[in-house]
Amino acid sequence: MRPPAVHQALRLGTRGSKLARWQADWTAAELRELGHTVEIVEITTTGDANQSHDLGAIGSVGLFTKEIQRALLDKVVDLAVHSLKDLPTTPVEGLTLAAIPERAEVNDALVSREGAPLLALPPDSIIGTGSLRRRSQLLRLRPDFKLADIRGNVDTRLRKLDEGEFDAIILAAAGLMRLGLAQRITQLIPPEQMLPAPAQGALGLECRAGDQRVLDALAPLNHAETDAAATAERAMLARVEGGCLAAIGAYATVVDGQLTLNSTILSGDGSQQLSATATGAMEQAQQVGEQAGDALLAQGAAKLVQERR
Ligand SMILES: NCc1[nH]cc(CCC(=O)O)c1CC(=O)O
Repeated sequence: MRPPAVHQALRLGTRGSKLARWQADWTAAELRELGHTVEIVEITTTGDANQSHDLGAIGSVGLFTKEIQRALLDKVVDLAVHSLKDLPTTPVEGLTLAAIPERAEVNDALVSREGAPLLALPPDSIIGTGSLRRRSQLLRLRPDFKLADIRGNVDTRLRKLDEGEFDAIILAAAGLMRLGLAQRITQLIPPEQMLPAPAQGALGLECRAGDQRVLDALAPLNHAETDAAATAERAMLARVEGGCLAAIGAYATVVDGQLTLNSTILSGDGSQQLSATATGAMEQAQQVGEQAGDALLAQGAAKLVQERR
């Protein structure tokens, strides 16, 4: 049975990139299926306006999410769809994460020009990635790799690969799959070789705290297992205060209500790596994440985060 249609449109804020639009369209379709009227509002973020700049130089925390959160607070939109891995863990007064839908593919994907998987790439291959997390883990696996920075949206990155600028690039598999580019994936990199970013592949649906109409509309889109996994991964990140610039990986899974979180933090050159695993009931996701974070801190994680500042 469908609830009665909500006549006042839910205004959904999103970035304008193809991937963001896909995620917004997916969320809008889910809400319309539930009988809601949805209007999509595109918002330009600092991150989108600065594609050519080195994100490290302008500081990248919240670069893709701040303006959308501002629009929520200003009541320009009623809900926001974020890639959850881009959403800072620091809570924003007046806003709340209302739902985390079921996660898509969590792993990173290797796209190589000649079709070789990661460990079979020729010596000294040039790998394109702008992410410290990917760089550090790659160097640990293959110290011979030459790492090169790469910027721009998914299409731009694939074009640069095809033009021969790199031998391979690494992207979140979820992004490629959502854009209908799954056939470009050479290899899904197993988490044993590369732990994904906290909340990679998951969406975060945010609204104003206490906006009951929107909270009620979004509640059915929450996926309990994904919520628990992403909550644990993000709690670990918050605990070590890594932000999105540190080389931090995390991946939690839920089996029969039991949550298992694997987490890691590396030095920039991959020469040092700390790892921690924590488990608990999925209802204890926050504590499981904090426990893993504390275990990393006890091993000296703060020093590795500091190194990046
Ligand atoms: N930081 C950019 C970003 N934010 C979300 C995704 C992909 C989708 C996802 O991980 O949810 C990407 C691209 C990438 O890392 O390759």
